[in-house]
Amino acid sequence: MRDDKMVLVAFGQATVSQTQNGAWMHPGSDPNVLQPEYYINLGREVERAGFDMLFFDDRWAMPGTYGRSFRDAVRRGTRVVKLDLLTILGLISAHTERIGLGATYSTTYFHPFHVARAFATLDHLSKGRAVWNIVTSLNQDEAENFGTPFMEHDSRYDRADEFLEVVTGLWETWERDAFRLDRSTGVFADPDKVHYLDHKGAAFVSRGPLTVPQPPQGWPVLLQAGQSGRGRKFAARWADLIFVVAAGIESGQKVYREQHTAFEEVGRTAAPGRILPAVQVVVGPTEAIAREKKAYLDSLSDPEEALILLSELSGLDFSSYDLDEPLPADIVSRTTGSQAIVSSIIGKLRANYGESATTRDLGEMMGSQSGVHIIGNPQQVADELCAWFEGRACDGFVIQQADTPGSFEDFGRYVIPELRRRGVVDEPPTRGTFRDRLGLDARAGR
Ligand SMILES: Cc1cc2nc3c(=O)[nH]c(=O)nc-3n(C[C@H](O)[C@H](O)[C@H](O)COP(=O)(O)O)c2cc1C
Repeated sequence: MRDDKMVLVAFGQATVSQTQNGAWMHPGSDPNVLQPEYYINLGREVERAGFDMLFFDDRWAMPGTYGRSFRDAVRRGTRVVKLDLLTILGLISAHTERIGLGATYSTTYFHPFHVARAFATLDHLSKGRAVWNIVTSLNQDEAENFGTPFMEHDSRYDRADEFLEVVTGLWETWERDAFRLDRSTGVFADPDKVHYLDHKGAAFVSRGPLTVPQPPQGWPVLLQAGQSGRGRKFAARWADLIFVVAAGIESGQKVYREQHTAFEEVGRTAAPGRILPAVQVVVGPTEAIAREKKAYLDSLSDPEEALILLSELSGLDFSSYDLDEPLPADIVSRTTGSQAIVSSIIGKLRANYGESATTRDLGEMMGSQSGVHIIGNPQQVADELCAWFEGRACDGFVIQQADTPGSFEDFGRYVIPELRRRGVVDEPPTRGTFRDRLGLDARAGR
């Protein structure tokens, strides 16, 4: 039995779930997605359920690759509304006390000074609970919204490395004890402990100092989900938490070993980042009820919507392939977006539907069983999660939402008590910053 504990992250989207297509039509989904109460309630539910963290993903464009138009996506609500995450997390932080608060920001389209300041602010206002999901952004539509050419994959990561040097450097332009607010001496802050950064690099120039004192966590917690070789190398250098996709326990173990090799290569062996595969859980008091719930969720899903999402992720227009013809054999290498994720999806498709699987098969599979789905009663779900954890296929999980907040409520009601009983999850600690509570490496140097 391991002596560390599972990290549990609730994977949200602002506004509705696109990890389970059509879930916004489910009666367990709160329809008030443009109201503050929706997010306040979601944050409170996730905290009450016993998760360690609430995370929101993001993209900066509507899906427009499928049929080269946004119309199908808008009609179905396929990732077309994405509210600004730091505004939402500011709101949630005022109504929660313990959970980590994760937002996705891009190193390709933003400036490091802006990102350093935004997350330092959230870290202060949340008393040390800010988490940044670092993405390099993967599609053409986003580039068009920012008016820049779509950068090649590895050069996006080179830029991201420099971006992180600037952001973390800016967080340290204020030494930990520089901010005094000492009325007796009239010293607001110690000028000897505030510094220029003077960064001049290939992609960025930033003088500093930051206009926010050092965040309570030193560096807010860094999260990354790179799946390519270059992505794993980047994650090894920077990430405290790493999201991965793995089709099953064996592929999870392989990804886990590869990421640990990458940690060894950069010398981060004492407190390496924690590795968290994304899974969807449908749980009920009995297996039959859980299966009924899953069947109902699947009935809301539309195979074409899955193809819209996959077009966005891959950069390939799946509307241009005949629905009943086999997919091209070289479909993975045609991908301009995330090759690693598309390769895992196509691998699963061919394993289930054979080598001549069609576009229609792909849509159907993606609509109901993309990624890892764990369905069952509380004991069955806990058995599966523990097998991954004890088998060193992961250090915890990113639990993807379906109906919201219904699926997080179910996880808190049925699964977390069972995981506590088995000793792999503790009663949530309340003291210290989020970084301290997860036992993550202290990263700030001064
Ligand atoms: C659980 C999970 C969440 C992710 N969230 C986002 C996101 O919010 N925005 C985004 O642009 N990419 C997101 N990604 C994609 C990754 O950032 C990354 O681009 C992708 O995994 C491909 O990795 P690679 O660029 O190393 O090939 C996510 C990936 C995973 C596995």
